[in-house]
Amino acid sequence: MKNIFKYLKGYRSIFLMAVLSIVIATVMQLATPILIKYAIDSIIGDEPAGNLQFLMDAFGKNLMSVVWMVIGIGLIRGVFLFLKGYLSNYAAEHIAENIKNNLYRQIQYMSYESHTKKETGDMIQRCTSDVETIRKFLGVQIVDLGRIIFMILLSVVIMMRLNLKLTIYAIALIPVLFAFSYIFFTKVQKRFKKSDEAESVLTTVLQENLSGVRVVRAFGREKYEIDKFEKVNTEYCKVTYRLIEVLAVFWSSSDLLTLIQSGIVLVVGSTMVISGEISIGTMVAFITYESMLLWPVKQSGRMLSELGKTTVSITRVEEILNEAVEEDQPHEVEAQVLGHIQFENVSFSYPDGKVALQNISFDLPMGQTLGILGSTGSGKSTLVHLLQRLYEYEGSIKIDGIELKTIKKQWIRQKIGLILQEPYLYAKTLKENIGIIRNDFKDQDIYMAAQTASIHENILTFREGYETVIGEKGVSLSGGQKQRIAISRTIIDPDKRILIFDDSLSAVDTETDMRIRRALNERNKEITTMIISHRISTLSEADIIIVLDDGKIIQKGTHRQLVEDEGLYRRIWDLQKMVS
Ligand SMILES: Nc1ncnc2c1ncn2[C@@H]1O[C@H](COP(=O)(O)OP(=O)(O)OP(=O)(O)O)[C@@H](O)[C@H]1O
Repeated sequence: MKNIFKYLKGYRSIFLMAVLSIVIATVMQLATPILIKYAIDSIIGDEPAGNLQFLMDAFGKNLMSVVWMVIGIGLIRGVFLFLKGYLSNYAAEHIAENIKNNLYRQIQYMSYESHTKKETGDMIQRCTSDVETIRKFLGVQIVDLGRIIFMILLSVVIMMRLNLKLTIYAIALIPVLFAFSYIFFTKVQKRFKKSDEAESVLTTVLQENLSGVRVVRAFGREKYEIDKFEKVNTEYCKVTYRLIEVLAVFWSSSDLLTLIQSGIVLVVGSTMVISGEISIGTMVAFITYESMLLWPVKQSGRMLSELGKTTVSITRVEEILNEAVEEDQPHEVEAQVLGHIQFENVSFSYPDGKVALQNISFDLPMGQTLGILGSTGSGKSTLVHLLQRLYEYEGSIKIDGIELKTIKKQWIRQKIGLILQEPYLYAKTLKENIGIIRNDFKDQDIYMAAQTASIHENILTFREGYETVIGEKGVSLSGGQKQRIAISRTIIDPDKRILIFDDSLSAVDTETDMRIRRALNERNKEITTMIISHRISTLSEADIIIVLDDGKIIQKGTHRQLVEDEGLYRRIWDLQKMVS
């Protein structure tokens, strides 16, 4: 509950006005049975008007005056109900907007390690349906809480003033109903959590299937995917059904209890009317108040269950909001980056204990190229991740003599252009994709970058040229074309002092690969480059080449030196020569 109130910050006065509106609307609702009692007992009958004598003095025994008053009260109630709905929903919408913005901001700055542990579907679920649950609770339920408390208190006070004995009978089962609601609340919370979790698994399966549609088709995995989806869907259905079962038991049992409670008032009230203890008007007013009282008591159960659901959603949202973010430390600086990279005895293990790099040392002067060769899982990508400060390392990495740990993360990443083997492209035009990092690139900049990446001529062959919209993740482009668009969008940025090709030339043919590397070299000789590749021809012109095996450097040198050594490099070279 404390957490929920935290979210009201900034909108408390609006919520207060909404609560005030609902209180006025409730007072209007509670006034109606008194008027009806007055009409039955004092206008139709001859009982004294009591507190309502002023109405008798003003309008006499006029039934129509009561009708107009009831209509007037109804109208005022309607206006305040509208105000309540408008105000609370206005505040709830804005609160939900703020939560979503905060979540999105948090996701942007969350550490890379946290990202790798999360499932996309679950994250989407937390940012959408969980926020929606919170919004609904704030927009509808929270103000109703004020209404429920006020309605119960006021109707009991009025009933007590009408007749104390009948009031005791009228509230006899209320504690049972409350207790029942409380037990239900504790039971339902776990089931809501299970249902929420099952829904997020379902979203993840769907999201993975849609993202991996190519793989599914290529491996003929449709049947497997359908079975997988059906399994999680059945599980979701099962846990939701269990939730519905509890809900159904609650609603029908609480209906039974309220029916018994109304029956008690009816039987005891009628006996009291017959014995002349109360008037018919009092009896009618009691029945009306009883129904007004039972509704909020029953609602309190629903309120509690919604509160349970909202608490789960808030916990899920807060789990993301409380994740560690990458923050600049006071000792970190925006150092000048020219591109001289030095690794000295760098070692790194992943949080799960997997040793990925051991004692890596090399010196790469500004403007030179480092080639990295190594088998799958030998630590090539990890090395690049360390340079981008995605993880903390042991040993020393220096950029232009400054320890990498003392350079701001955002800053160093701006200076490093990383091109991945399977780049993510946006469902936008080719031009927008190439110029995605800034809005102020001129057409000429975009064409030049595309020319360097050897994709310009290709783009011109498309019917819409640079305006061609590519499908989600660039489905309509070939692997090599996607890689070259990714190269263009990285090299267009004049701020990049270091370029890293993480196997990102793998899908282009050897000739184009060479053309791209030559064009890059001509474009800017001062850029330091790191090329990860399994193809020796891609690495052969590098100034230094390192060969990684199981996280260690096993060979280092130029192409010329390495082909003369008996070693892994030479063996791969011989193999690739034979194949080509
Ligand atoms: N997030 C992670 N958590 C734990 N272990 C990881 C993680 N990422 C990679 N690894 C492990 O670290 C080792 C090095 O991985 P890395 O991705 O650097 O290899 P690689 O040489 O780039 O391989 P490839 O050529 O297949 O891309 C591998 O054994 C891999 O399983």
